[in-house]
Amino acid sequence: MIEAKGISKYYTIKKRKNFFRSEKQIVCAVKKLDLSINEGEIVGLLGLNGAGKTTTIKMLSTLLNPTEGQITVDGDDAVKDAMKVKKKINMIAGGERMLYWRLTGEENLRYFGKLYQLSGLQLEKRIAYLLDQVGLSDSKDVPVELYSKGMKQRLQIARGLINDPKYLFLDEPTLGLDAPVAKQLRGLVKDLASQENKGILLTSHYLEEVEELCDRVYIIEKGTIILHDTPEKIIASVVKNYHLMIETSSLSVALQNKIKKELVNCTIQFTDLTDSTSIHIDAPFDPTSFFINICMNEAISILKLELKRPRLEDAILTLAKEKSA
Ligand SMILES: Nc1ncnc2c1ncn2[C@@H]1O[C@H](COP(=O)(O)OP(=O)(O)OP(=O)(O)O)[C@@H](O)[C@H]1O
Repeated sequence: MIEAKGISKYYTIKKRKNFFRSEKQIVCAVKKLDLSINEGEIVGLLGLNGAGKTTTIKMLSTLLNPTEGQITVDGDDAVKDAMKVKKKINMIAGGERMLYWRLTGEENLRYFGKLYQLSGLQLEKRIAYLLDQVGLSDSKDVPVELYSKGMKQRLQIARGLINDPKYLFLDEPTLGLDAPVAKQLRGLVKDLASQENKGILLTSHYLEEVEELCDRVYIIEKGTIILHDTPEKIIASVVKNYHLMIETSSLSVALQNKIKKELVNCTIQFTDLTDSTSIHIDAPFDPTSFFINICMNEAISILKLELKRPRLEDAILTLAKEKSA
């Protein structure tokens, strides 16, 4: 397990006071943050620009030392035992960084493998396995500069897996990819957690991706965690708005009144059509089962039913609105 306890990061920056003088200023990027990532689990880290995500990932991946607090990876201290910890982790960033474009896909993997002290048959076998896993075996001898964006990103994944890390940090892994390629990569990420038991920390601005992949999500703002839960619970705690559209065989006025009376705190609109009734409901909970029960008890047929449930994106937008109000 990766565990961060009370980690903070302060940067010292020089701020120009006038033409001749500048003064030191302390910027707090991360403040007393607690976070954990278990094996086989995908954990999301979300926040607006400047919230402290990159700083947190850099500390967890041993690229930066925390100013205070402690990070352990399977019990090993990420600062004191950094070399031991580095062998267990790796990072995959989106975009087109972290690859040598003049080298072929295979040469890139060989280069990065050697940085992890892998060599000989063990390294060659690992390279062949990873190229096959990401579907690049046929393009292994092609220079990376000739790869498409999707191919480069698949090679990034193979690079990040070269040391067979137990824990992976994914920073915007599907940035700028076409929808089908991004979908394929999401499948690969899911398999890494569920089949290879890797613990994954994911940052992404694509909230649908976070909702689909993550078991738990941390939302940070100004370097501190403001929410931590499963995506479902975060949505339920922030957004209280389900919209149900249902069309049934004609409802009597008496039944419409009964429904209105039972559904307190909901906005309901009935529209009588020729042979049916259309109902629109805004509710702080999912009202589907309530309507299905009523229709079954009263022998009413359901002709159409459409539920618009709130998404993680709605929750983040609501949170951002609350903060700026
Ligand atoms: N090297 C640095 N020196 C000084 N201040 C920094 C440095 N790196 C980050 N900061 C500041 O720390 C805060 C957090 O930055 P960080 O890059 O961790 O946020 P982020 O959530 O990753 O943002 P983004 O989504 O824009 O990448 C910001 O106020 C930023 O200006």
